[in-house]
Amino acid sequence: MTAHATATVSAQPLAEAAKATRDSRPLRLITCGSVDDGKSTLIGRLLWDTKAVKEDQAATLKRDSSGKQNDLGLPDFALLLDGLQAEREQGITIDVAYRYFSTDNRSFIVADTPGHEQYTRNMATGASTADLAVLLVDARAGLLEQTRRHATIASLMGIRQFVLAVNKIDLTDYDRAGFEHIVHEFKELALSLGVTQITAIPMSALKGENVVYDGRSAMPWYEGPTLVETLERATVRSSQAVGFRLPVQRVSRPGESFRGYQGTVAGGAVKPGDSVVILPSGTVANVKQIVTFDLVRNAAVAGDAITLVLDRQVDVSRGDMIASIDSQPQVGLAFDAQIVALQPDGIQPGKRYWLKSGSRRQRVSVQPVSQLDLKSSQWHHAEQLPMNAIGKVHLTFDEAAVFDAYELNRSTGAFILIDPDTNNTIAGGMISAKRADIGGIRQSDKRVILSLPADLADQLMSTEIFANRRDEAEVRRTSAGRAADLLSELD
Ligand SMILES: Nc1nc2c(ncn2[C@@H]2O[C@H](COP(=O)(O)OP(=O)(O)OP(=O)(O)O)[C@@H](O)[C@H]2O)c(=O)[nH]1
Repeated sequence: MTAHATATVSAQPLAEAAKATRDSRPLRLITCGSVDDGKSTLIGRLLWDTKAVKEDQAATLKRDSSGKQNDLGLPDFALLLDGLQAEREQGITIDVAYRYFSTDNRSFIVADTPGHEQYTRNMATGASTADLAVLLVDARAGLLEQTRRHATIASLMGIRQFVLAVNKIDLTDYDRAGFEHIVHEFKELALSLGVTQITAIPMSALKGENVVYDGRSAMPWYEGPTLVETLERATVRSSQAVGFRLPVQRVSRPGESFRGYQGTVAGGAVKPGDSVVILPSGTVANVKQIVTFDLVRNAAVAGDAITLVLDRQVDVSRGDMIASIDSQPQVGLAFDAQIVALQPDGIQPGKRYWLKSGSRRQRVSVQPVSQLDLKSSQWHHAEQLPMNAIGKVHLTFDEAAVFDAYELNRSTGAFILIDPDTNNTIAGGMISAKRADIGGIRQSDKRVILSLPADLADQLMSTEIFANRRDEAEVRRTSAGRAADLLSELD
């Protein structure tokens, strides 16, 4: 070993290490709303007032907007995003543009997605990584269908913090009653979506009131925070809610004596000595060493790219998940999920696709169950899902799949579906729950086929229940399934 390889990073207590990682991460937000509500102007204003705009861009802005002054004689902040517009017009390769800005207290990444209905999928993409959604509403128009659609998608993608930005308040003469009416309407919608963390702010993006600087002189009746104050206080979604997760990207075997499992920690934290389970096989081991680049580490947390060395020889392959033993993800053959259809063909019922989640890729059949009607926020029965539709589906796998619910871990709970014929990504999805009612059971003619891990299969075959029902059931040894569910089905 080299001197480097033996160096040990000074041990921070695990909780502190995790906190440090969380706090240093920027807040990710998405802006959404209907066309012309002022999204570009707001992002431009945020960049401008937090001095994220470089001098040369500022000069261009002043020059370009001088020809097309608005009646307030202010620069057209939306011009800052012109480059982005051009990229969008070229095609759909750039789906979401990310902008960066910071204050003394925090840094931010804002996902800017187009407002038109046909771009629902882009909005969903932006929302999938966001901690908070800023929903823009034109103070004169109130909540529109597109506003409702965006709020619904953002909540489906797991966003729990919303800022309701009632923009263009200057055009209503800073009318307090109008503002409160919109807030009331939005709270009703939010209630139906299960969203409770809402900050409503009357704002003029154009004049910069209640964005970075307060708008007290124009609206003395509003005593709440500005947009930036709200963003500074918002919480970053952490992937610490569940235990340690390491989707294995590569098995490293540089020499006879060393075998390490490489990947990026997708949740929780790990330290040497921790007990882990390798899924789907269920093999148990202890962590011997954590290595990053050329350092041996005392701990690793979500986001760290590591090589994990275990204390015994075990069978681990690319696509497996190494997880903490006391907080395990779900392993099963059937899951419920919500998906956003991304391609013109939509989702065909019963068609078999490739599902990719982290480094794992496996065969799945997808059965649409219902589709969200974005006008009414109701779910309706559906057997097909057209492009841009948001639907609930049943996923059925040939081999055991390993997931967390998206609500608990956005990385191990998310996936994409790939059409095996075209190799196109046809949907993005989120796992809602494992389907216990199917488990590893299939019906074939009159016989029930149970797919079980080898040890459980043997256990089941030696029981009395099975002896009495041998003609009705067949047991196959696989690495899948859960004994409790299956036994209760058979009982
Ligand atoms: N008076 C006033 N006008 C505003 C305000 N915010 C935006 N505008 C104007 O509203 C118009 C639309 O603003 P944009 O920022 O382009 O709206 P958008 O939502 O980004 O629109 P798309 O890019 O088409 O989705 C522009 O003429 C802006 O100058 C505001 O707070 N007050």
